[in-house]
Amino acid sequence: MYSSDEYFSPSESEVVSSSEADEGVPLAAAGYDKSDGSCTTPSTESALGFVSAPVVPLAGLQITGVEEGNEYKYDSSNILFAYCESAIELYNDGKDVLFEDFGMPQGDRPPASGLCYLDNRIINNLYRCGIRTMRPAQLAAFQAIFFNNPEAIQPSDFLGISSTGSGKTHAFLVPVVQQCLNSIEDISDDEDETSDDENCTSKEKKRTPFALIFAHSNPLVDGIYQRILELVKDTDIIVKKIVGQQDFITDTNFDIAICSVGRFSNHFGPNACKVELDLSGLKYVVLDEADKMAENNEFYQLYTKMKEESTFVTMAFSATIDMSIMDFMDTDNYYQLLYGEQNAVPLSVKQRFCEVNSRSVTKIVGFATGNVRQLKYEPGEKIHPFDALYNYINKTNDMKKSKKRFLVFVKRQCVADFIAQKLCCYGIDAVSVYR
Ligand SMILES: Nc1ncnc2c1ncn2[C@@H]1O[C@H](COP(=O)(O)OP(=O)(O)OP(=O)(O)O)[C@@H](O)[C@H]1O
Repeated sequence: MYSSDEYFSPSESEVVSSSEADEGVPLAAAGYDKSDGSCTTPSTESALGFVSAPVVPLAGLQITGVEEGNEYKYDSSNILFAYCESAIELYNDGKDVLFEDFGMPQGDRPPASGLCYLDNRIINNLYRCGIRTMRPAQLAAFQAIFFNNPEAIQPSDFLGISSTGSGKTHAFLVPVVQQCLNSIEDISDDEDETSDDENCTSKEKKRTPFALIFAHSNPLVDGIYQRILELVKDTDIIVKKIVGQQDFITDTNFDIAICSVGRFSNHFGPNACKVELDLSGLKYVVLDEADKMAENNEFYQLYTKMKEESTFVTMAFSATIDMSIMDFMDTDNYYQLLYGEQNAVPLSVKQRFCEVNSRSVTKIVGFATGNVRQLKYEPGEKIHPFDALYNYINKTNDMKKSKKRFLVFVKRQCVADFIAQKLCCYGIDAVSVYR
């Protein structure tokens, strides 16, 4: 009888997961010294509590070098965040940096770091989603957006290269939502002074898009949309989804839209055939999985046209480095974060490799008789892919003494159907999922 251990020997490549992979990490920021270009590492002894951080123009300066340490943590001295002239001490004696450290003062309770950037509604909404500690990509994006030099003509672009699952989505959603909140509340303050209509809430006032977030597939757009809805709860921010298989939008009265390229081009650019977007007030364009967006020629043309119509900051996020992303960065004025190992599977994902022969014949038999078993493989004979999968599932469930869930990715829909049906036949509950 075949034993699956033969095929998953200890010598196989395996990246061990860390139980800490989902937790935030203690962070520190280093200050960039304008005079000699050196970077100062903050002392962990210095006290928290900077009310405002002096900023220097850092055109063209890249932030690099967040090295991944053991167990998803990293040494703070490896961080070169170069936004501020003097160090912002966030290390806090090794304790995690919380979103509320960036909060606005609540009553007589000022935020620990003295950095009053985040509206308490946003912090509460994050809290409801179980998100409290900040992750490196998030802190870096915050610094880029919030600590930008107020005297600079144009705020800097931001390129965040950070491993899968490191929290890139909130790294752009939180600062963009906060900036949007500032913007609509500024507008409504101005209008309140001039308006006769006191009953008109800021929700009812006409808007033009403040931020557009692009993703390359409809499910990604949906995912981001769900997360932003959680984040804007209790605020007046209007969010739209501009995506295929949905109605065309009927007006441009919104603040933030999550867009797929095809449907967006129905509202903007040479193919516009529906309500045309007014992008004159656009302030942020975010590219999620920017490497994929960079492959899309249609998007590049739309982006170029957007640049002609408005002046906005581009934030691009990706887990992999691809030089074509640079087409979307203002290379004279951008910040870059590199965090974790690029172009690699995250530490929290275990990898096992098994050599298979898809031309061989399966040796799992007994469906008709109900006596399911596997016939013996000859030494050196490569296993059939279905047998490898079947064995792996059974072996894992036996080891864990419970039924685990597995995701199996294949290229074609018919293969997904076939594998799911076959697994069901052999007593493993399975469904095929596709669009
Ligand atoms: N600061 C945080 N604390 C705890 N959980 C967080 C934090 N930030 C994000 N998360 C959660 O971590 C998970 C992964 O985040 P997210 O999907 O944003 O990662 P990602 O870097 O965008 O991954 P991908 O490269 O796959 O798009 C999500 O469930 C998210 O809610």
